[in-house]
Amino acid sequence: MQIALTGTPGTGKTTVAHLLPYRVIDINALVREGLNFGTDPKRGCLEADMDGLAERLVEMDSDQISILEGHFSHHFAQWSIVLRLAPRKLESRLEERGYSPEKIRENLEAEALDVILVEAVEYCQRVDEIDATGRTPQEVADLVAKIIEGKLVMPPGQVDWLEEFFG
Ligand SMILES: Nc1ncnc2c1ncn2[C@@H]1O[C@H](COP(=O)(O)OP(=O)(O)OP(=O)(O)O)[C@@H](O)[C@H]1O
Repeated sequence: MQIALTGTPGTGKTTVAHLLPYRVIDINALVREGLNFGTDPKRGCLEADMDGLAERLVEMDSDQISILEGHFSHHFAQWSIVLRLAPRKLESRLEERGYSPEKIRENLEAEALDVILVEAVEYCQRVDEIDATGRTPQEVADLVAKIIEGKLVMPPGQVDWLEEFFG
């Protein structure tokens, strides 16, 4: 069984995934290792081979729980857990990474407008949403673990960044 841990870049997916007692499948690593069509000239990043990824993930699936980690992992799972982060926090994390102002703006807008959450709701049968703002990675991982163990449900609709971002 594969469960997606998704969210806008910088929300903490990689950090949290590796605190969980499950196998982690890094979708971006699969793309870098060959499941791509080369660099997209407009975006300057690798264009993922979505069909190839879907096939590879079916091959990798088993009865054991695996976490699909990456900002488009929700395309490949029936169940997604979406990490959210207040845009002001996300901005400082992306600045620390040295992202360009355009790339920061694009990601902040996507977070403010719930882009990944909305996609996850569209693609997946079940979606949980965790606001990671003000929580340590371990606190977020504990919530993810409780959700996966069936002890907690965190339905979408808990955050609204519109006022903070556009207000
Ligand atoms: N809950 C948290 N509190 C404070 N810092 C955090 C938290 N979660 C992650 N970070 C830090 O934020 C940065 C981004 O985290 P991480 O790389 O896990 O994000 P990501 O969502 O996997 O990003 P990407 O999609 O680009 O891989 C890292 O420096 C990490 O240490």
